[in-house]
Amino acid sequence: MEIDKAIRECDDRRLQTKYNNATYVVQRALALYSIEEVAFSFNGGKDSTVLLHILRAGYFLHKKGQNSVNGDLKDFPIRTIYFESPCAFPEINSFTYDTAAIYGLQIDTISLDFKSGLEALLKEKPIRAIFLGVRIGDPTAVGQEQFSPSSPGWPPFMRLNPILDWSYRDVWAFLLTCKVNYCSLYDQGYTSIGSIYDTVPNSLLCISNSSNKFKPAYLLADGRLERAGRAKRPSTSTGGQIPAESNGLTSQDSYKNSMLTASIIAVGDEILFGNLEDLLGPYLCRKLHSIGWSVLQHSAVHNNIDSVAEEVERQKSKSDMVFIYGGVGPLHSDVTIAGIAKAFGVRLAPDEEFEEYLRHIIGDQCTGDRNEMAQLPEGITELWHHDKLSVPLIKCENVIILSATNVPEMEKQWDCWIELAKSSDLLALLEPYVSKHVTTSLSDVEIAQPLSKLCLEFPDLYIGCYRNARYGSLIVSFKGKDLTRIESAIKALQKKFQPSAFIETK
Ligand SMILES: Cc1cc2nc3c(=O)[nH]c(=O)nc-3n(C[C@H](O)[C@H](O)[C@H](O)COP(=O)(O)O)c2cc1C
Ligand SMILES: Nc1ncnc2c1ncn2[C@@H]1O[C@H](COP(=O)(O)OP(=O)(O)OP(=O)(O)O)[C@@H](O)[C@H]1O
Ligand SMILES: [Mg+2]
Repeated sequence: MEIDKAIRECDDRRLQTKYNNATYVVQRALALYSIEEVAFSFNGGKDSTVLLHILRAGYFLHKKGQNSVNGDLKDFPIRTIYFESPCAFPEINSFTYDTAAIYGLQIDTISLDFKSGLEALLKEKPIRAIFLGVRIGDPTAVGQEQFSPSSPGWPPFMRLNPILDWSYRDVWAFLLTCKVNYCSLYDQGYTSIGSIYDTVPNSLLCISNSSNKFKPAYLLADGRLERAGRAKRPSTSTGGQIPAESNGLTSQDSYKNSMLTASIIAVGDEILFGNLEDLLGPYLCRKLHSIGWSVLQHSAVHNNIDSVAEEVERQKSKSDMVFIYGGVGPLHSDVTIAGIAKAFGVRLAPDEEFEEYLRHIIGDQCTGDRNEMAQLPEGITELWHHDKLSVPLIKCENVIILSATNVPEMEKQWDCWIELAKSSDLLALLEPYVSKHVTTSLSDVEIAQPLSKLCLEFPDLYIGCYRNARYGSLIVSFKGKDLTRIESAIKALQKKFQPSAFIETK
């Protein structure tokens, strides 16, 4: 069997382990269910192409175990289902049918949506379990195991996910090692394929100086960004991300003057004990304002999973983006990542790419098979690599985890984050905030009412007051995105008093 041979003869130990595990799942499934009771959900995507060959190999090994085969298998007896859609790429459609013909797949084409199609199929056929090419990292993989019953509300069947633990790199290592055909779109920069309306080539593979030439999918360095070419479905929060322009939903310009909000969470008992002065929060506030974002809240919580989870849960739905720092590392008190996983209702799972980075840094100190620090929230995590950082930044949906412990480190992480976000069009940089400060000798009582009126006249500005000493002069601050509006507000205030009441404007 050519797949089994290609993997056994290659020198990629990791790929061999993944292959052995995946074909083992197939063999266990074929021992549990009869061949009529299983189906293979095939859609011509890269993951289902891997799965096709894993199933062919697993079936071969299953038969070999029963001593009923010793050579190549001509036909593939597992019923194959394809949900055909007019929104599919023609290349995907033709690859699916061509592949079916080459490998003798008995393909059932279903023209209904997934749920109704499965309901009809299960009524008609004795199917009890369906093989899927779902992988950790797919949004739909959250909470799934290799054997996972279908979700409540779906017809009852077992979802079989032999390649659940495969990374993007594993998929490409397999397809290239086995030299099997895959859909031509992957050679044109597509890295994950949905419908023609929500999928564009991955901009991270764009060849510089050319807006429509892309490198092949297997060259994507960070597999966590394989869905960067898939448009976000419109949701209540944008997550601060700009949907791909070509999807027609929106363009960067429409975001330009809109309001994006951030929250900042500091994790650390030491901050709350007053032993440690938190300089990172104010630094982030300044930086966020400089890109035109509004900071809704800056809070500090104890090093406790529930405290982190509660705060993250609150802030992630309130703000477009949440920045969290402190409590990241191997100590007993480093619970930030676990708290984030809890807030999203997902478990922590080993992340091999992250583990490699950590191994590089801590080397020999890393003992045992599994590095606890390499556990990241499952299915929601992206690693953002930058040449200047020894460890990638971690992004869990709209929560950015910063491992900086002082301002220079934070400065570096912020600069890298901005650079990465800008280059991948994942972050909206808005008009920066501008501000002016007016110093006055007026008392609080004198200025209170006119200022309240001014706030009503200029609802687009933040108008605040502070003083450097209880009995010193009062400073009125004006913050907004339009300098002329600020200047008008200052003039309007000055008109209400004698010119001598104002000491300085800057
Ligand atoms: C055979 C099959 C079984 C599925 N079973 C479930 C299920 O049990 N629960 C569920 O929420 N979605 C189920 N789905 C839907 C998928 O999770 C997912 O929405 C779909 O593959 C679209 O993925 P995409 O957004 O990455 O294109 C199933 C899909 C297929 C093809
Ligand atoms: N239209 C469909 N018909 C049959 N199965 C499908 C269909 N869409 C999705 N699936 C099943 O769900 C799995 C996961 O889909 P997903 O889009 O994440 O992966 P893929 O299409 O194989 O690869 P890619 O991530 O590159 O798009 C597929 O491997 C396949 O088993
Ligand atoms: Mg797909």
